[in-house]
Amino acid sequence: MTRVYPATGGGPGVHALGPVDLTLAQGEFYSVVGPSGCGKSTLLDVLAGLSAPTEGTILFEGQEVRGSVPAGIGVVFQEDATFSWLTVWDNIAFGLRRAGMDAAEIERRVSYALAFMGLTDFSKAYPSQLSGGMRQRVCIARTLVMQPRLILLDEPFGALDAQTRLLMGDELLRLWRETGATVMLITHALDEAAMLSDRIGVMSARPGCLIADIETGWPRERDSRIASDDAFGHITSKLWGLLREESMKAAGMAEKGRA
Ligand SMILES: Nc1ncnc2c1ncn2[C@@H]1O[C@H](COP(=O)(O)OP(=O)(O)OP(=O)(O)O)[C@@H](O)[C@H]1O
Repeated sequence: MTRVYPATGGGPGVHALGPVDLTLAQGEFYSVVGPSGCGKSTLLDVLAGLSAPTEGTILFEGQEVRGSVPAGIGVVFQEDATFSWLTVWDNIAFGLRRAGMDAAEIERRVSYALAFMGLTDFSKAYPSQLSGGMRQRVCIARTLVMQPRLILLDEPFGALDAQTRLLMGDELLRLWRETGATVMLITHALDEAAMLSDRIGVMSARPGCLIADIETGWPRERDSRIASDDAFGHITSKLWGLLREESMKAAGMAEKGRA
């Protein structure tokens, strides 16, 4: 599949992505790393149905993804996507209400998600009363209540401090294990990818193509403490070995762009 953003104002189009050929195994934790601007978010948008591929087709459970996010796929973005005028409870219930679910089932699912994400005591709070990490937990809870079978996350912890990122990584692993969902994480943090994933796709500089596929070999039961394992260092240095040149290419393109 490829994605070319059409030209605006007479300039050339932007070939952002591909060709990319990617299959996710059911229940795996897959991460994508790549240099700045290589097309990682574009890949996620195309897979989610938020942006149409220029060439090729996206299939989710055998059905073509086209024009909208299919039921069964949940998306979490980096930016704080909470609704500031709604309480935590109402934020999490938002999608369920819109889907017309009955009140008892909404109550059940929201209560579960609040407890799962450690937010029960904050159910009546507004986003402005929460830390950045807690707001991102609200966003994950809002996705969780929809019971997605595929969760796509675009730099979900990018705005958080280093320790909160580690804890959120553990939360994400727990969610992945307990729901059995397939997870695809876009991240620029090589250690995050190495710590969380079963498999890591490495992208080239734009137009982003997958240039390597690395299996971490981690057990399903794991958490951020795996970073002290010898294999962790091997994986991160392998990733950087693959990415260094691509990152330099991407930086060089940025230099030219500024000239
Ligand atoms: N709507 C758009 N129209 C035109 N070009 C776009 C659009 N969205 C993204 N691009 C361009 O496509 C390329 C890939 O962008 P994308 O955001 O997918 O990269 P990324 O790897 O996620 O970047 P970052 O590492 O900065 O998060 C970039 O050159 C970007 O400027």
